[in-house]
Amino acid sequence: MTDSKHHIFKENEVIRIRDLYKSFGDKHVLTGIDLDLYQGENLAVLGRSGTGKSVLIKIIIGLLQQDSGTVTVLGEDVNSLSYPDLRALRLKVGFSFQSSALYDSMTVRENLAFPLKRNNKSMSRGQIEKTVSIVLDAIGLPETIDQYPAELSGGQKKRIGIGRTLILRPEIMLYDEPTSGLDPITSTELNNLIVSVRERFNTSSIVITHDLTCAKTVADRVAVMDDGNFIAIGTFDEVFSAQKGLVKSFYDYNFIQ
Ligand SMILES: Nc1ncnc2c1ncn2[C@@H]1O[C@H](COP(=O)(O)OP(=O)(O)OP(=O)(O)O)[C@@H](O)[C@H]1O
Repeated sequence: MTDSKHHIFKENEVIRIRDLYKSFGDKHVLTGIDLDLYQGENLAVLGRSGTGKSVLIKIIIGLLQQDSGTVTVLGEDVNSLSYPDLRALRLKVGFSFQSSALYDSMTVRENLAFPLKRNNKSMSRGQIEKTVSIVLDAIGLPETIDQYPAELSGGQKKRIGIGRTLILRPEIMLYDEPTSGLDPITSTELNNLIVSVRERFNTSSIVITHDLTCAKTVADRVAVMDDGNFIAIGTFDEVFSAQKGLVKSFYDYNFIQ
C-alpha cells in the first residue's frame, strides 16, 4: 500500500522493533516496545523527560544493547552485526543531535565537508565542494558557507547540524528535539525543513520532540511514550482527538505553555 501524498511504503519497514526490553539495574526503561517506521514516513515520538526516548534511539543505532527483543534496521538485525557492518549501517542512519554538535573552530564549509572526508576517502575535492553546496542549498543557507558557528543564530546552527547529517545521504534520519530552544517562527522554519528533507532526500524519519506543533507539522504518525512503552500510536488527530488520561495531559500541557 502506498500513501499517494507522501509515498509511504507501508509494506516496507525500514525500522522494525519487537518486544524490546531494556533495564538499568532495577530501573525498567523500555518494557516490551513494538514500533515500525515505514519507508518514506515521518514518525514523531513524544514523551515526557526520562521516558526512554534516547535509550530507544541509542538501541536503534547500536550504541546500547537491549536486554531482549529485536531491532531490525534496513533489514539488518542490529544486535547481531559485526562492528564493521554496524558502522556501515550507521552511515545509512543519520542522527541529528539536539545540540547541533558543530565544530566551533571550523567554518560551515569545513563542518559539512568533515563527514565526507572521514567516510568517503575516494571523493575528490571537487565532488566534496559540490556536495557541500547541494546540501547548503537544500537547507537554505548557502550564504553561511564561510562563517563560523559562533556567527550563526541558534536556528541556523540547527539547520547546519541537519545538513551535516544529510551530507552522507542517509536513508533514515533521527531528529532529536529539533525545535527545542527555538522561538515559534524559527521552529516553523525547522519544521518546514524536516518536511522538505523528506521530499528532497527520500528519507524516513523519527522525530523525537516535546513540541506538538512540530509533531503535527512534520509527522504522518505520532507515538506517545510513557513509562517505557507507547500509550498511543496513530495520526496526530487519531491520538489527540480521543484525549484521554496521559495523552490528554500531554496535549493540555503543550497548549498552555
Ligand atoms: N546509561 C545509563 N545508565 C543508567 N540509567 C540510564 C542510562 N541511560 C538512561 N538511563 C535512564 O533511563 C531513563 C530514560 O532515559 P532517556 O534518556 O531515554 O529519557 P528521555 O525520554 O530521552 O528523556 P529526555 O526527554 O529528557 O531526553 C532515565 O531514567 C535515565 O536515567
